Amino acid sequence: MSKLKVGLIGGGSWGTAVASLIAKNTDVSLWARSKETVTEINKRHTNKKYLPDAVLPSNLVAHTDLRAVVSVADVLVMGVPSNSFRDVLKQLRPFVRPWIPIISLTKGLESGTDLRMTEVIQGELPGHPVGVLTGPNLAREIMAGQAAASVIAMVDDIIVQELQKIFNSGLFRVYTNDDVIGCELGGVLKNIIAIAVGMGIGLGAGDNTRSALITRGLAEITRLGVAMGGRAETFSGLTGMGDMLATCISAQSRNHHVGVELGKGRHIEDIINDMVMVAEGVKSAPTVVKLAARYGVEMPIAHDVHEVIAGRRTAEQAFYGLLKRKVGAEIESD
Ligand SMILES: NC(=O)C1=CN([C@@H]2O[C@H](COP(=O)(O)OP(=O)(O)OC[C@H]3O[C@@H](n4cnc5c(N)ncnc54)[C@H](OP(=O)(O)O)[C@@H]3O)[C@@H](O)[C@H]2O)C=CC1
Ligand SMILES: O=C(CO)COP(=O)(O)O
Repeated sequence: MSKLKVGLIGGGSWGTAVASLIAKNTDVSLWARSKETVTEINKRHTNKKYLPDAVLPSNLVAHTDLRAVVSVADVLVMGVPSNSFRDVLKQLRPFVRPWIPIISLTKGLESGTDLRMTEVIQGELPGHPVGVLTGPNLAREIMAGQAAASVIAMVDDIIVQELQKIFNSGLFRVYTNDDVIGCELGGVLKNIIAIAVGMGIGLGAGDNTRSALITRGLAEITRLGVAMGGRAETFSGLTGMGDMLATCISAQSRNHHVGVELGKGRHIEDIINDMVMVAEGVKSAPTVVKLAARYGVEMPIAHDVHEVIAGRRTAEQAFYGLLKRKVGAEIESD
């Protein structure tokens, strides 16, 4: 057992799943804003709203009091969605101990500033080592005891090895990577491609089409990721291609689900209103299109997903529009 005390911020599906994984290795306290969630975790060891079939470890303790979790934490893990990330950081900032590492689980960008979550952390809590835990990790599957692999990405190679030990356990294999930008962007950008693949499925497209979208999608997210400072090889790894595959093929993925429903012709507001959980790709699509323009990178799939979400095109129009694009060389030369 590690001696580090971990504070996990966020009681949704992934925050609860990661807290359950950490509980195998060390002390972890989870903060959730909902009193019902906290009571249910502590008394019944379940979180039915987000993980209906899971039994949580009995040593996982939850609180509604942010100070109680943050003020004793040696490591903070942030598991709230991107649209509340900065707000929650501001709330917890007065209680954070100096220099402790802060790890993001969040796969979104801040709208307005276009920042990655590790950049938001660095802005609100300068001086703290930051990192991300990311990879092909569908929460419900992990809670069902299925094996999975993930990546902890940090610049500091000593701290990352200590933190690897608190996340890694028998069936959850955690690798390290020092390419924070590439790993973080892989987790964000694949969501939009998963919406596109879902749209294809909703429209009745076949497996060849799905494969083409995933592969061309990987090419375009790699182009943007590299332009923003990530390494190309990171996008061929767990946090790039790995997460793309899980999210694009799994019916458990919320982004994939949004795409399927858009493909069936439903309106984005109706789809989101029917969902309990977050689909980060919907919120980050406009930011990604903006970043693609800023960095001069072509992202036709992301562009069309954004058009459909914004209600300017139907999924069918977008899909057939992609097929009419001029075909060029598969691999671009520099
Ligand atoms: N689920 C998964 O399989 C994976 C998710 N992720 C990423 O993890 C992040 C979190 O997603 P996930 O756990 O799935 O989301 P969920 O939709 O399952 O849960 C969201 C959680 O965030 C809480 N929350 C929302 N707004 C606030 C706020 N303003 N203050 C405090 N708490 C808030 C919700 O609380 P309340 O219940 O009170 O509304 C809820 O506990 C996302 O960026 C997602 O992309 C990454 C890997 C896997
Ligand atoms: O990031 C995920 C799997 O790695 C979860 O994807 P969704 O948010 O689409 O469910």
